[in-house]
Amino acid sequence: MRSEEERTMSRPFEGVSVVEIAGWTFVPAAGAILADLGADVVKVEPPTGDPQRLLRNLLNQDDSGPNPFLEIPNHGKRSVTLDLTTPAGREVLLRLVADADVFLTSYLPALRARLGIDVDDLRAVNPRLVYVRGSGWGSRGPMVNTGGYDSAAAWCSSGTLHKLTGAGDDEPVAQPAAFYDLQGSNTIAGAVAMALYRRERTGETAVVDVSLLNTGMWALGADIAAAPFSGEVPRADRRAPGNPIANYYRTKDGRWINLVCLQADRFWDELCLVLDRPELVADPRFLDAAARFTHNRACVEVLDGIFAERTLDEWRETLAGFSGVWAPALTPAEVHDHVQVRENGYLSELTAEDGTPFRVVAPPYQFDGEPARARSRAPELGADTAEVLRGLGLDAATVDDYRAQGAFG
Ligand SMILES: CC(C)(COP(=O)(O)OP(=O)(O)OC[C@H]1O[C@@H](n2cnc3c(N)ncnc32)[C@H](O)[C@@H]1OP(=O)(O)O)[C@@H](O)C(=O)NCCC(=O)NCCSC(=O)C(=O)O
Repeated sequence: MRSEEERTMSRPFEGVSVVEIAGWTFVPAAGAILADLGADVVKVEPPTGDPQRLLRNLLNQDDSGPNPFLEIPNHGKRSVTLDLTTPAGREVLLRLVADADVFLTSYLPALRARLGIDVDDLRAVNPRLVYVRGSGWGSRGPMVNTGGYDSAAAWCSSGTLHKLTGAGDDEPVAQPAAFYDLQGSNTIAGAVAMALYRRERTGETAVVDVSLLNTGMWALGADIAAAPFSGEVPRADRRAPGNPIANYYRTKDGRWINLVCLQADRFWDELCLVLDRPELVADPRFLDAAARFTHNRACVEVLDGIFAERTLDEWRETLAGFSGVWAPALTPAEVHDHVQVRENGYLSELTAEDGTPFRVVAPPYQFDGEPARARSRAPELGADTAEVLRGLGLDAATVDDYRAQGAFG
């Protein structure tokens, strides 16, 4: 086991300095990934704070304890407040950016122009800056200044919601909180690594654009590519012709199990024996994958009956030695206790201000066998303003002067 110091040295973004002017989840969560992987991330917030700070009650939580919706995108950073509508605030920002490697923003072009934080404004003080813009709808076209949240720009506009809900009488499926924001943040983090790698090799820096629309489309890419050929596909019916052992079955206690035996002929006989239904092996309707495809409805109904006989815990025991792949549909709360989550360090432990321990998900990559760990909880609004300014070499008198000019709001 390596020492804490050696581990710190090996984090891939160690020594990389990031300035973030971004709100909500999508772009800030990219900053959190970079911080977990070693970067120094300074979050520049308006004096009123990132609006995400006010979002707590989705969980019906009161105002105490950790705020997971703030922590996921903001842990591990330092916070500085700057009023960028004042010349003094902008001047401090330019000092910050002059030393940075990467700039992350979720602000749209009109606002970036108004606040003077566009590519050219910042490149004027730092030509090597990697400039990353997150948007709802892309960096070109009539919607460049249209606001976008992940439900509208990614979940709905990528076809995902329609794919899950269909066009009938069903109500929309509830979208997991910030689902595509978090996918997109991961994309941004990867793009930052690519941009820095290019800069390192060639000296050329980059402007990186990542949109929520493209992020959602990438995730739904197989369906989107197939759509011109398959036409309007109704919501998946698990009884329609298909492979019955790549399907979902409900247990006696109302839980769902996913069987995913894609090479069906390899697993069918074994499954019948594990399920204690040897007579199914010789059933002429189910003899091979082709027969089961045709008789999928009958086969699903037989398996529905079998899975309904036992609880999930009983199925865990029964299927323990089965060589095909299967998994229960876990609740998000159960994910905390998954043995692989624990063993692989996929959750980072933090402590809220009131002492409550809580966990945030680690970025989905590990280097040299070490999980990336969150280093600190999300900063209080502006908590690090003085420290960051000292780091820029500003003396107390200069800081007071900036304060008097309204730089910090
Ligand atoms: C999210 C947005 C729709 C939010 O747009 P807006 O409502 O216009 O809010 P903004 O944050 O852009 O700006 C609000 C106001 O704050 C002011 N403002 C902001 N920062 C500063 C600073 N530092 N100093 C002074 N003033 C500031 C700004 O001038 C505006 O003033 P006034 O004009 O005077 O009010 C858009 O930023 C967007 O589409 N971004 C790209 C995609 C994205 O990141 N979407 C969120 C995904 S997260 C998500 O979906 C989720 O978490 O859920």
